[in-house]
Amino acid sequence: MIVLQEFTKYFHRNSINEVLALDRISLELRQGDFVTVIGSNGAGKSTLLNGVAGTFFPDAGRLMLGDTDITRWPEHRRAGRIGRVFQDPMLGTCGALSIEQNMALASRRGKRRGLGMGVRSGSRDGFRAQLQKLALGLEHRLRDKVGLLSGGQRQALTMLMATMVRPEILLLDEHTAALDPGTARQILSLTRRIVEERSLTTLMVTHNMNQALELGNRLIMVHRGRVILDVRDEEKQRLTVDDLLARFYEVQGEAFSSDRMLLA
Ligand SMILES: Nc1ncnc2c1ncn2[C@@H]1O[C@H](COP(=O)(O)OP(=O)(O)OP(=O)(O)O)[C@@H](O)[C@H]1O
Repeated sequence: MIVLQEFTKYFHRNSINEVLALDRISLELRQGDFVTVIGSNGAGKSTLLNGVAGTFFPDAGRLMLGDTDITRWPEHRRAGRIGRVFQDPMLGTCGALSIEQNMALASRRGKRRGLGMGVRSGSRDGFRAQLQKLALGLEHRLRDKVGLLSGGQRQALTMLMATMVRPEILLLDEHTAALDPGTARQILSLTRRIVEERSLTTLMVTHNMNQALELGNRLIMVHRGRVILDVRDEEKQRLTVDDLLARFYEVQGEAFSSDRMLLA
């Protein structure tokens, strides 16, 4: 279980450029919750994921992972417990290393010892078996440099690597947005399979409302650093893209009128 309590983040605090990116967010993710996160540009979605990953410490509030308060844990200390996939396929893997070296590093994520990139022959069979499940032929290319792979292949490998050490939470930040539609669909079905098979607690940011409705058991909408919609299970299944668009327009209208009031 992961719990955010009144989690708050400002950028450029006490300056003319101050932004309240997360405004006292309280959110409780149950074990196995697969939450899709939507919201307009600048709503605070990536900041939410960065806050959980530990890219920064919040200005106020707490973050609990199970029974542990990790609010002040630096990013590297959380790494063994959190998996992350970014929009850019280049970010999750090292292009200069081979597929098996990347996987060896991922399999040791969060462990203190043995950070070398040597690959034990025993591990190699396991890597091959995992790659086979991707059905991309990568199991025959263990020694190829990852830099030679396509964006989609690289993102599939990143998904695998982010979940090799079972993460207590998986963070997916628009991880299919840079891919062509066909490849994006493949990565999404891989995502669904990995998350469901292993019952991973997941936060997935997407701008694609169909994706947000199709995947996961729960959906949240973020607006101006706050969660303004939080639906799960049957209620989520009943939602349509039109419902979501209506909610978007409603809050944007509200934002617009409050801006006008401020400017008046
Ligand atoms: N490092 C930073 N320094 C200053 N301001 C930042 C920083 N990161 C984010 N912000 C601001 O915080 C707010 C939330 O940004 P965030 O990137 O979380 O939005 P988002 O919902 O992910 O948007 P998008 O869909 O456009 O990626 C925005 O106003 C943004 O400009």
